[in-house]
Amino acid sequence: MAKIAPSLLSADFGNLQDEIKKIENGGADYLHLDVMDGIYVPNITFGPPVIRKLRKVTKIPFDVHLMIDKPERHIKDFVDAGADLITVHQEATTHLHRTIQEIKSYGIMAGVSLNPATPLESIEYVLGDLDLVLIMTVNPGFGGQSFIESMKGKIKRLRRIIDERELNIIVEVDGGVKLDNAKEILNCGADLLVAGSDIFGAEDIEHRTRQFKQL
Ligand SMILES: O=C(CO)[C@@H](O)[C@H](O)COP(=O)(O)O
Ligand SMILES: [Co+2]
Repeated sequence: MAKIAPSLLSADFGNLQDEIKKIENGGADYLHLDVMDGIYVPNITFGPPVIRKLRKVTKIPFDVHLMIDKPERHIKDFVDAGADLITVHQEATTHLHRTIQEIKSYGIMAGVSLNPATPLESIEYVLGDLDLVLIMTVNPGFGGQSFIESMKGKIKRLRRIIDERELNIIVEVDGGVKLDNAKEILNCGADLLVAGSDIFGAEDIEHRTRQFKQL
């Protein structure tokens, strides 16, 4: 069964509690929280205070995707706010190994995300330390962009490496994932799909979440 993490970025920000209830009822596995700082990516979203408030209204695990420069400055703040999984960008932190160890020291899951142009080789020596690798299939910063087709090969290669090394790592795919391309992405080796606009833009958010779960 597909695992699904709806991205709150495309939700109605004036009605977050209701929006989260809908994806919970639809059987979502995680809530994907896109944190953007206007520096690492051009857009600005929200930070720990909003996540801390959301933590009080839902039990769904929080998948926090940090698109911020030097994320090591803020890991503890996001842990305290209620993150269950923190993913940092390989491109945003100089001492990636140290940042991963810090996340893990708080007893939560650690992930690393790669932009479309960043090779898998860049995380070769930290793979064994990771719980999750997030393959970006759009350039980060905005919801509603088109899936970059050449990323399918990257997902397949990552799956092969994980299987060959017998690692226990979740392959998450983020950007341009829709109901009509989701099956193909799962067949490439993805375990966990992020979908923002296709879920929160749907007429019936709960039903659309369930459709993803049934893939
Ligand atoms: O991290 C990001 C964008 O930077 C994503 O999580 C998007 O929010 C996904 O949105 P859709 O492409 O599914 O609309
Ligand atoms: Co994201």
